[in-house]
Amino acid sequence: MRNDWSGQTFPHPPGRLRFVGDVRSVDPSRPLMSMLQHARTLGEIFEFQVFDQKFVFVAGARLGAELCDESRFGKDLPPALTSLREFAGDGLFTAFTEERNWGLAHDLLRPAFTRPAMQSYHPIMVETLDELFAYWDHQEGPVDVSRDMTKLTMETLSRAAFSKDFGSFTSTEVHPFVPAMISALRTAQRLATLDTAPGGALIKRRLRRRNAPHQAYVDDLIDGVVAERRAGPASDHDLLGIMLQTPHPETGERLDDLNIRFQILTFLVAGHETTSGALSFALYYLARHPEILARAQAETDEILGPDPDAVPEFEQVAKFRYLRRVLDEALRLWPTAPAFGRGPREEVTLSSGHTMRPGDWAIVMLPAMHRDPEVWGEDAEEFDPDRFLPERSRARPAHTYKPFGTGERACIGRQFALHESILVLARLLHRYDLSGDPGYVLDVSERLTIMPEGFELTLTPRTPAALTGGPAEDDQEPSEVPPSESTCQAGLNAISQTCPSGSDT
Ligand code: HEM
Repeated sequence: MRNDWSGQTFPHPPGRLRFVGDVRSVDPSRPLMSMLQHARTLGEIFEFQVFDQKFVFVAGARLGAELCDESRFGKDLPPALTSLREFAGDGLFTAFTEERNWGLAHDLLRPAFTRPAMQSYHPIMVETLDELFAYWDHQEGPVDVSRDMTKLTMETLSRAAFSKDFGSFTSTEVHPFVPAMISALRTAQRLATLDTAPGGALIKRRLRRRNAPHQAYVDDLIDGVVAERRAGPASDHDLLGIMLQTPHPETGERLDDLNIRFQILTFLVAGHETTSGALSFALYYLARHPEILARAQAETDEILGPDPDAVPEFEQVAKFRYLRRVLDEALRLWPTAPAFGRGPREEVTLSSGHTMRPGDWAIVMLPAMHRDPEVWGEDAEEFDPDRFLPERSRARPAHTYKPFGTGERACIGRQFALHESILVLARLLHRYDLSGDPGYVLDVSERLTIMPEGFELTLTPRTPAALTGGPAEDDQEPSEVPPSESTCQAGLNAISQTCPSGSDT
């Protein structure tokens, strides 16, 4: 048995079979939903067996917080991430912490997420969003929210990070890179499920063969972008430039070309669907809750004034405090990177009484942890942005809100995602009135990330006369800490040298 936990057992779904284990207890197209369902009855820690692979899931907030203690635990790569290495190699997300390239890339790329770097991405975010608005303004009927948010975040990221324009809103054709990347990524994910299945090796070979042209296209395109930049004048204005030009400040080492390709793929994969899912869930809840939408719109009107086309300055983005709470709450209920793996540095005994030894790993299930009534109350399933009012955030136990992961392997792109998301929500709500289909029932699609599927909105341009006067009085608290139990209390606008990514968010 892999991930044996020295033979210790945990509650598991009913109906386990001798050879296949618990495979019948999971919907293969909705594994996360199946696990969330099981978490309700199986408790804070449970297991799931697929052939000879054991998965241990942590669903309780108290135990999840324990696994976030960096002094005793670190990131571990469960099978889904290990097989993603076929696609993204030792890029930041899929590297083992002890691998040379993780430390090197982490140190080299941190400057790409400091406040000055974020200031340089702001106009790119604005410009790409203008293109989306122009595209919408020429469209008839409702828009497919997840589809368009995904195009937007992919386009923004590729422009900001690699100065590459895929023409998502200006061309009628989909750039072939996008389907090729998705196919290569899906293949890597499917490989993960075949590790222990009988006949898995054969199916894996077939999948790899079928995916080879897609993978080759993606690799060639990126290698071409890198070669072009190497041949041109030196510049460290974006992430790619930093990777090409900057030696490590202490050791003088640089990333090699293969690793640069892996980092580019990593940033595209880790950075765009996560953000578009967050935006889509936030818009879903706004459309569902007219009173919350009204408050959010009042805030945008107060900050941006009477012109529906107004664009916030970089510094203004941090002022949308209510919108930030809306986003935080959407990421509580639906953390779009919904799980991460943790393993102990040395043998430990968990508060559940189980012993965990180096080599054992558990998967922290964020949507379950973020809905644990012990921390979030009996109304944990309700959407209530005011849970993230500063005093309420401060009153919660540490390490119980982790949409961006934890410790040294926490999300390096967190500030990029937050800045982009707030900017998009602010401009979108200021410019349009939203209405959703009241008959729509939330359907969450599961890939590496999660997002609403089939969710449409009708957008009606707002006129200056329709803009409201300003937020309600209770919104005007003087300052707000970041909602998580971050050790960095500087807020969204203090992206920065003082708040390094990888801090305990
Ligand atoms: C709402 C949006 C986002 C969410 C919810 C999110 C979530 C996460 C989480 C949970 C992790 C930790 C995974 C683990 O421990 O296995 C992570 C890591 C990472 N994220 Fe994000 N992310 C988002 C946006 C972004 C963006 C915009 C970028 C790039 C610009 C990015 C790049 C990365 C990278 C490179 C890592 C790996 C860091 C390391 O291990 O050193 N993410 N993210």
